[in-house]
Amino acid sequence: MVPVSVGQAGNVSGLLLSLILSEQVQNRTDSVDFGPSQLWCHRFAGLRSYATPHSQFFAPSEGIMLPAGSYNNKVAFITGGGTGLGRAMTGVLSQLGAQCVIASRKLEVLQQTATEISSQTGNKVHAVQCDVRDPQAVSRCVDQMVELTGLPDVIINNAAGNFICPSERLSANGWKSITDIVLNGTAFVTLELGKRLIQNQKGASFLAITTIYAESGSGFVVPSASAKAGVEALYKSLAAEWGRYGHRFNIIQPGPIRTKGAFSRLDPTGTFEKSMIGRIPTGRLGKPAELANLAAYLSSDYASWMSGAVIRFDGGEYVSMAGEFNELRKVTDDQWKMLETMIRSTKGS
Ligand SMILES: CCC/C=C/C=C/C(=O)SCCNC(=O)CCNC(=O)[C@H](O)C(C)(C)COP(=O)(O)OP(=O)(O)OC[C@H]1O[C@@H](n2cnc3c(N)ncnc32)[C@H](O)[C@@H]1OP(=O)(O)O
Ligand SMILES: NC(=O)C1=CN([C@@H]2O[C@H](COP(=O)(O)OP(=O)(O)OC[C@H]3O[C@@H](n4cnc5c(N)ncnc54)[C@H](OP(=O)(O)O)[C@@H]3O)[C@@H](O)[C@H]2O)C=CC1
Repeated sequence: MVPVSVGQAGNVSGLLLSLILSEQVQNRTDSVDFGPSQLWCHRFAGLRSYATPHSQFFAPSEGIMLPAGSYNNKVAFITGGGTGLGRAMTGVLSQLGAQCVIASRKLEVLQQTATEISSQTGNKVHAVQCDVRDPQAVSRCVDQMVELTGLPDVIINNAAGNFICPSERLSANGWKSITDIVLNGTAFVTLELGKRLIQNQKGASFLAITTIYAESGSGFVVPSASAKAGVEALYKSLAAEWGRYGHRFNIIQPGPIRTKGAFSRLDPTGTFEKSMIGRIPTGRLGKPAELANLAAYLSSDYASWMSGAVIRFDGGEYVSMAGEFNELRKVTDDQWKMLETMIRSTKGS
């Protein structure tokens, strides 16, 4: 495990070469020092994972946070619950006593997740096929859920689609495919369930999973940024309008958390991960279990006074990217001495 420095290719034209080079180095080393930024790449059973030394201060706690039974007699509906973060949230809610209904397009994936989670927790997880882009399919899915469990207490709008793409390469259908899943899908699920809950005089907690760039916008994921911003406007608006019916609406904006669905579409070569981690003050990616604990809290009765909240959950990445002078983290002590001398020696303006 000898550290190998590979941080030399500094110019844009060297990008491809450095991609290939870092791939080759990663293929033959266990631990790679990326030079001044002090990023480390570990290989565990073929999985690549970077972290900074200071991430030791921010070790994740992945155990379940809420008391056992916090979700007894509750029903939770989670879109995209078969994979990634949706699966992690379903696992935690189920472990806490909820009966869960997970919905997405791929029934086999849902069924496998449902079987695995319910065999671990002893609580029922139901799999319902549903393409959230189709309002009639959403309505049929809710009919099915009513038969299985009754109306839910907790709704988590987590399903999404995304891919990196320069906007000049984006087709109208590419735009539509993302915005239909993210914005229209969330709206169809929320309106269908909201109306039925209101008719039945039953309150519920709605949670939407957006992302940090819903606030800032971001190039190269423009349909996703636009749709997630729309979801946030939808949820903040309904928090104001539907409190009178017993509904709460909250939002989590996650930063990068490794899932196959996200990383295969946003970082297909695996190269951007190290620059992401380099700008995260806590020095590591988030963990699905950490996000799931936050979602479980926000959707629980412990958070009954919480509505209209937007929780950024990103290890500090957003503020780190935003501050004009944050790059000065890279300045060494000796360089600071020099800079301070220069500044102090300035006379007048
Ligand atoms: C790091 C911190 C911030 C992270 C934020 C993360 C946010 C996320 O949302 S991650 C979630 C990622 N998960 C997924 O995307 C899962 C679901 N995704 C999919 O199913 C697909 O990727 C897709 C969204 C494309 C939908 O699949 P579908 O089968 O319905 O669509 P297609 O027929 O394949 O494509 C529809 C049109 O989009 C064009 N397209 C697809 N991929 C690309 C691409 N990589 N680049 C450019 N265009 C693409 C495709 O060509 C179709 O358009 P057209 O050819 O004009 O018909
Ligand atoms: N991982 C990360 O770093 C981050 C993730 N997020 C957000 O977290 C959420 C989960 O993402 P993640 O777990 O990483 O990725 P996944 O790809 O694993 O999750 C996306 C889920 O959405 C479902 N889905 C996609 N299209 C539809 C559709 N038309 N109808 C119903 N379900 C659909 C997919 O299931 P199926 O294919 O079966 O339909 C899949 O289960 C998303 O909202 C994403 O934007 C936000 C910031 C960072």
